Amino acid sequence: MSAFEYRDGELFAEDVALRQVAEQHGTPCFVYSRHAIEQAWLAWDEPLKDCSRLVCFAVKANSNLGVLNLLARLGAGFDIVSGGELERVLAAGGDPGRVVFSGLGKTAAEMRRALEVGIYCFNVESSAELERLQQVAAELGVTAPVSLRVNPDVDAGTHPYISTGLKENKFGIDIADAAAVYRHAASMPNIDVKGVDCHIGSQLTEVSPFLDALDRLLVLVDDLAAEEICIQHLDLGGGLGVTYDDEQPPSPGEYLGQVRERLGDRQLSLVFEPGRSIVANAGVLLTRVNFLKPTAHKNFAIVDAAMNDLIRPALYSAWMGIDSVHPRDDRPSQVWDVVGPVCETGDFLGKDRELALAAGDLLVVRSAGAYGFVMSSNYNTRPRAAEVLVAGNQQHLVRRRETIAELFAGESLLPEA
Ligand SMILES: Cc1ncc(COP(=O)(O)O)c(C=O)c1O
Ligand SMILES: N[C@@H](CCCC[NH3+])C(=O)O
Repeated sequence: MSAFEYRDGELFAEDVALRQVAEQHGTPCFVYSRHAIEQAWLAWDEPLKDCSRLVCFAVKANSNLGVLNLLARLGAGFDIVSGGELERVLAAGGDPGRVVFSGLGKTAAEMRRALEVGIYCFNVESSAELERLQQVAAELGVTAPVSLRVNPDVDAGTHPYISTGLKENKFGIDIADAAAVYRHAASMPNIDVKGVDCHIGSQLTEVSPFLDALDRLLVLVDDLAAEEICIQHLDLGGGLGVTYDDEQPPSPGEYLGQVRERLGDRQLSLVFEPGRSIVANAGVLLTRVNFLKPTAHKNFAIVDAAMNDLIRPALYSAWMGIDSVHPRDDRPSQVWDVVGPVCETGDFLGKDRELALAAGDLLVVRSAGAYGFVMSSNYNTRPRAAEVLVAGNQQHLVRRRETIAELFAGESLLPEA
C-alpha cells in the first residue's frame, strides 16, 4: 500500500481523506504518514540486521517531535547538527547514546551539553574543532568519542548547493591531511578516536560516488591501522536520493549491499545518517487554491502555501509533484504556474503544471516530508504551517499552526524618547 492514494476520486493519506485533514486543521498543512516512515526506516534497518550498526536519522530533514518520537520508538539513532536538534531528540525520547553530532561550527556550549548527556560520537570537521573539544572534555573531566569527517574530494553529481564532498566545499578535513590530524587526535588525553566519517552530498541517485568515497576512506583506515590507530566504525553519512519526478535512485538495500561487499573482512561497525530517504515521500504539503489568475501570457494558480512554507522550488529550482486532492474531469485541464502569495517572483511551488483547477480546490505538493517544514520561515510575517501525522484512520496534530501573536513574541518597541 502506498501512503498517499486516490480512493473514490479523492486523495487519502493512509485511511484519512486529505479533505478531512484540511477541514479539521486548515491549510497550508504538512501531512505525514506513519506507515510510510516505518517502511522507509525498515528499508534501511533490515539489510543491516546481521551487523553491528547504527542508523542515525538526520534530524535536519524533519525535526518534528512526533516524527522523531516515532523513529525513536523504532530504535533509530539520530544525526544532529546543533544543540537545538539535540534538545529535540531528547524531548522526543531519543537515546543520547545513539546520537552522532555532525556540523562544522559546534560551540563550546553545544559540545559541553553533548558530553554531559553522553552522545555516541562527535563528527569533527577541523583541527580547530578538535582542539576545542579536547579543552571542553578536559574541563568536564571526560573523554570525547570522535570520528573525523573526511572530505574525500568526490563529485556527488548533485545540485551544487547540496554537494559537500569536494575539496572546494567547506566540509570535512581534506583527506590528504586526515592521517596527520588522526595522529594528533590519538595523542590528546581527552579525545577517544572511534571512527571515520564522510558525507558527500544529498539527493545522490547513483551508488558510484558513495563507493568512490568509501574506497578512499578504506585506504585511510588501513593506513591508520598500520600505525596502530584503530578505527572501529565507519560513518558514510546520508545522501541517498529519492524519486521526486523520474529519478531512479538505488534502494537502501541495493546501496547497503554494495557498501558491505566493499568492506571485505574489516571489522568495522557501520553508521549511516539518512534523512531525505526516510521522510521525503512520507509527507505532502496540503494547500488550497485561493485565486485563479489567467493572463494573456501565463495562468497563475495562487495557493495559500508559499516559499516560506516550502523553499525547495525557489532555492534549488527543485521539481516537486503537484496533484489535485479531488481531481475533476468535468473541467478542462490547463497549464498553470502554482504560486504563493509572497512578494517574490521566485515564490512558486511548481511551473507549467497541467491541472483542472477551480478556486477553493485542494492540492498537494508531493515529497514534502524532507526539507519542508524544517526550512520554513516567517517571511512576509506568515505563520508557520501545521503538521499532522496520520496513522491508519487517526490524525495526530503534531504541531499546531503558529498564531500571529507568536510571530511578535520577544520583540519590543523602543523606549520612550
Ligand atoms: C552531515 C550530514 N549527514 C546527513 C545528512 C542527511 O542527508 P540526506 O537527507 O541527503 O540523507 C546531511 C545532509 O545532507 C548532512 O549534512
Ligand atoms: N535542503 C536540501 C538538502 C540539504 C542537505 C543538508 N546537508 C534539500 O532540500 O534538498
